[in-house]
Amino acid sequence: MSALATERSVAIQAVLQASRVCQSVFQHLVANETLTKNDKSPVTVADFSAQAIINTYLHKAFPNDPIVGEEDSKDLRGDAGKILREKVHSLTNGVLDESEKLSEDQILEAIDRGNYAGGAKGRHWALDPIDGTKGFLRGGQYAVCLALIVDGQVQLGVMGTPNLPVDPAKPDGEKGTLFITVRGQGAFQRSFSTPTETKIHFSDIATTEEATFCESVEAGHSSHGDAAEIAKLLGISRPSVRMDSQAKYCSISRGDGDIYLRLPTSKTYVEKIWDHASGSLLVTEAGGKVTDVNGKPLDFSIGRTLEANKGVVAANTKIFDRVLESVQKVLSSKL
Ligand SMILES: Nc1ncnc2c1ncn2[C@@H]1O[C@H](COP(=O)(O)OS(=O)(=O)O)[C@@H](OP(=O)(O)O)[C@H]1O
Ligand SMILES: [Mg+2]
Ligand SMILES: [Mg+2]
Ligand SMILES: [Mg+2]
Repeated sequence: MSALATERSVAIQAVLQASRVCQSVFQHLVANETLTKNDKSPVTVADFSAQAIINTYLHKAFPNDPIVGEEDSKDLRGDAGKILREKVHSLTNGVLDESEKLSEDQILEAIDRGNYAGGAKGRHWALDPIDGTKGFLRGGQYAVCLALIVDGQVQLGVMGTPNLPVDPAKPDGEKGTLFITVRGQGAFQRSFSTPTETKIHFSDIATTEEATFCESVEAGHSSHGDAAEIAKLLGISRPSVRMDSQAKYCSISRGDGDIYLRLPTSKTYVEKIWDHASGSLLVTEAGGKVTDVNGKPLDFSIGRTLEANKGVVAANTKIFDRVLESVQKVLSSKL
């Protein structure tokens, strides 16, 4: 059996079920079901349901594995959280089999199992139950992202992208793509509906002039102005593909675009490990390269954040050095 085979299959089942609950919540979603966290990012019923489901699957299969999850159950507790709690409860159970159904208390407990501090020793999971909450709310791209980190290094990543076409050449065809990677074993995709996996890899362009940027929709998450200057230096004339979420890592890994930049928009924002763990391994296993804007490898060993890093640069290996050089030229001119 290949390394991490059990972890791989449990992660696939967990991410698929969580992706299904997201799709179900979207269908039932009414605008006033969203609430605002103090970081102003919208958190939905789907965030909580997806985290409850994945943490339950992980706990059942690997009871000793700690989890670094984005959400906690604070907003679901007490009288203030009653309405939201009931919605999470019914929607979560709506996708689980009869034998898997959870009580309200079990849901809260499962969500809070994501409170681990992370670190450099042993193994833990990193979970973003929905990445791209804004994309989710506008019916755009979002991703359910799960990674296994061992001794500070990402070893496995599974990402569910319910709104990403299975075949990029058929944008109106079947949607719902799962991306799977294990260190040293390559990068794969499959549809939600069929288990057959296909190997994916970066496009084989050799010059930056042929490249396409895959960019954030939110200018507040990555500077669009800096990206435009970098594109000019690289001789890129093709329009950027704009999409929310870690689906950007998935897209470049299968050659839909070539470069993903996360250019710091503030001096104080620190990236979270769950926003980059699975995506960064997918990129390297698909033949790409990832560092921060200073050319340093992303360091997942510190805790819940990427405190030692600033921004992200991900690209096809052949053009990576030129991309990084241009990123640094543009950013250093701003200092
Ligand atoms: N200021 C700032 N800078 C950089 N990143 C930030 C910032 N604020 C939030 N976040 C994180 O961005 C995650 C969503 O990233 P996206 O790439 O989907 O953003 S975008 O909507 O496409 O612009 C989003 O993840 P989710 O909360 O899981 O959606 C946040 O963790
Ligand atoms: Mg968030
Ligand atoms: Mg996120
Ligand atoms: Mg999230």
